[in-house]
Amino acid sequence: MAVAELSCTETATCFRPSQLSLSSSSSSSRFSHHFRRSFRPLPRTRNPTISCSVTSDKVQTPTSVQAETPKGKTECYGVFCLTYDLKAEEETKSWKKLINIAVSGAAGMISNHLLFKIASGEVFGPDQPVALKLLGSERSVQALEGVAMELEDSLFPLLREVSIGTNPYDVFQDAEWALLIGAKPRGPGMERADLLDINGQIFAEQGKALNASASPNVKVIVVGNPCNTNALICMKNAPNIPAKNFHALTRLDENRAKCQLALKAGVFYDQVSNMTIWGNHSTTQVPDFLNARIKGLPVKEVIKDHKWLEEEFTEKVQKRGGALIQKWGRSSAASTAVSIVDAIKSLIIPTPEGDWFSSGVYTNGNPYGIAEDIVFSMPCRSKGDGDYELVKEVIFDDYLLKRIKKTEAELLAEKRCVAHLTGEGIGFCDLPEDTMLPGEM
Ligand SMILES: NC(=O)C1=CN([C@@H]2O[C@H](COP(=O)(O)OP(=O)(O)OC[C@H]3O[C@@H](n4cnc5c(N)ncnc54)[C@H](OP(=O)(O)O)[C@@H]3O)[C@@H](O)[C@H]2O)C=CC1
Ligand SMILES: O=C([O-])CC(=O)C(=O)O
Repeated sequence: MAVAELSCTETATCFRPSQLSLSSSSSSSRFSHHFRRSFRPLPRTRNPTISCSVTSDKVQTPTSVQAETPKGKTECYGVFCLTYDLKAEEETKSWKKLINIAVSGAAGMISNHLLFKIASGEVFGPDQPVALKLLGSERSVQALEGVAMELEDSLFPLLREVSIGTNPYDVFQDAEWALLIGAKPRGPGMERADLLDINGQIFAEQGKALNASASPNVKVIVVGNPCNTNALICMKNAPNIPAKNFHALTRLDENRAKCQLALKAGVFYDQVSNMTIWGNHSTTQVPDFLNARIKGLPVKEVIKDHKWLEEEFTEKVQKRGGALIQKWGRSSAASTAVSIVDAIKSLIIPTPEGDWFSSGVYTNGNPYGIAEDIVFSMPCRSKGDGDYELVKEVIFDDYLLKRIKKTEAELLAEKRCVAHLTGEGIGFCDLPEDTMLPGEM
């Protein structure tokens, strides 16, 4: 990559054309794509005036550089509001079409890890330009600006647009991925029914907004807890988006389960495959050691201590979130972000032959006899086209079925509790006593 020397005035953040160079393209077309960065909507008192000079014979200066005209609340800021028309007629063939990724709770801890992974190209690939659409609230609007500033300062070549906002109808416009992370944490003394209601309202509104504004085939990953029921609420409020496109994140649970099995078996964790988490992202979730494999063998053939599998292993995975909170003083953020990346990649990269991954998906004609019309974590496989199919070749025993029944009952109770948010009557909460998030202990 050519190195350009930059000199800038104080009021402008300089854009480095060298950041856009493509290793495979000729020097004449290196910077020849139209490139727009926008960062909305905080009003600024002054317009950025651009005064950057690029001194390198290897690097072309942009053919035109314009600051976006301020327009009310969508006035832009910093490097993301510049428009570069880099010899548009020579548009390079190497870049894929820009994709729009909306993230809620964007100023929260999980997002603080996730956004930088997405912007770096680690998630969607090194030739996939991305636009980040960050949803916050009045609480977080300053913090969101801070996030965007850090994104600016990271000089990610693939990050073409960053916009921030507090209205989901605006932020979700044309989103092809919606990563719904923001949710109120359960505070001391708060009933789970209250949490379901407060967060359910957030996800009902966001479902409506996705329905109205997002790309019709948007893929939605719900992270904010209680994520299964939030995903159900979101889906029910977005009737124009295929129900199959909604996921509740249980990939972190899958990763935790793989780690514990690897530890017990004394193998590296890439040797653990076919790991299903069944049910709810809660302490009733079922990490399935009956179908999982270690070095291609059934787990029970490798780990002979079946009592450990049924008791210690299962409980350790179910309560890993809480154990982590006790150490950290806050819930897992970095590993959650990693698991969101894994969840996305599982949908855009074909699943390795014979393997599968877990995701909380809508039970609409499932082959396992699980109650219909809930969001339940199940084993999935993808061709890498963003879609998935359920895995049929799984076996059940009494232990597994009994555990699945328990987590199913919990999800059915959560569903009754939020009937007012799914358009199915009046909510009635009869949640099982021990219903807890992984982080609650
Ligand atoms: N499924 C999974 O595997 C996991 C899920 N989680 C869940 O992910 C969610 C986000 O976690 P994390 O990023 O660590 O949390 P943070 O507390 O760091 O951020 C959460 C964000 O949620 C937003 N929010 C929305 N509504 C409210 C509200 N009423 N009160 C307070 N904040 C609100 C806030 O953003 P703003 O003000 O901008 O709206 C806040 O920035 C939580 O629900 C957590 O339980 C966590 C780990 C694993
Ligand atoms: O309970 C929480 O907020 C944290 C959580 O989901 C987890 O760590 O799995």
